[in-house]
Amino acid sequence: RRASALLPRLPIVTAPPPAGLELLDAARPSTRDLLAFERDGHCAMRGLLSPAEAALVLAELRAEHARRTDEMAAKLRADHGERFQKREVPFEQLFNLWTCSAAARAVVGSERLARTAATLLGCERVRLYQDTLLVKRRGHGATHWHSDLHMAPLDTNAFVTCWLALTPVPRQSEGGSSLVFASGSHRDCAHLFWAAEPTAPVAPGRYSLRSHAPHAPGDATWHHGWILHAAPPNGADADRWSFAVTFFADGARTLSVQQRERMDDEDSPSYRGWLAELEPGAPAVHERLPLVPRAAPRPSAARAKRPTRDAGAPRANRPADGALAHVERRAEARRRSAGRE
Ligand SMILES: O=C(O)CCC(=O)C(=O)O
Ligand SMILES: [Fe+2]
Repeated sequence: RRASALLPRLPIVTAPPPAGLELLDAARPSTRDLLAFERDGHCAMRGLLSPAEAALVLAELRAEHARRTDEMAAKLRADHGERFQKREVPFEQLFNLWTCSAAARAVVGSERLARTAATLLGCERVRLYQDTLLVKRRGHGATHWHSDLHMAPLDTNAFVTCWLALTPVPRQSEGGSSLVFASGSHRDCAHLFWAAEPTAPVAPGRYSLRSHAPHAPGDATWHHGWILHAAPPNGADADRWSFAVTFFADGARTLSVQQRERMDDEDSPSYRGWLAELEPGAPAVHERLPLVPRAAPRPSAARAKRPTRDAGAPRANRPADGALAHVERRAEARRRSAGRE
């Protein structure tokens, strides 16, 4: 269903964040974001990365992608045969670039993303589950309906993905291929419990289908691990580059061997390395599932004094600093527009 590519297991990079990608502040989801995430299973955060930050990430990931073109093509051909030539696949995909790219590592371990993930999940601390570079070329096919937790070997509900647009994504009516969410499906226990095929194409009328397009580079959507989502074929006149980063609340256990028989193993290239090194059912604790945000020296004494029990809580009273001014402005605009409704 989803194209995937195997990333060879390399030593994890330890380089500090490249200049311009420090991403030191959490994005502080508004009450409206928190409520939308809880009720609908998804929310949008425009400008989570500034245009300059998004451009830096895109340049680094393009370089990483170029280094792995042959490897990825071989995997796509193996999975999809001739359909690969005809661009009938959903996308080209690389997993866990954070292990080899300092830029990817800067993003996945950042306060900006990881602290926001903890806030959305309502937990103290998150671990990184995976990152994914998704290149949906012009003419690539649909991303079919699925829910991410069906493809993850973790026994948890606290699992969230930040999907970052790195290139502009037009509205669907203009051929754009943003994610489409079946609102509320993440807490549709009746569907999960009764449906013979819980990830089969969504029954008409059961959910309201929602996209947050158009997106500018740096815009993000966040979606819950159980939510059903898909994306239409890329009918726009440019390739769509996006970077998806997934977190889970620290404390989850891995699935037992019996439970794993019921999961979809399509994403196994992402997790089989660390999973093989843990006992089935053991806590999901591994160097490839690091606690994030990464420990970083605080740039000022004021930050150093921030009590740790506040970790994960929205910090509505923190002043904006220069690097984050655009996030502040957009958060303020969101709060104002929420107040008008
Ligand atoms: O980008 C896409 O088309 C699919 C991404 C996705 O399913 C995800 O990030 O969970
Ligand atoms: Fe997904």
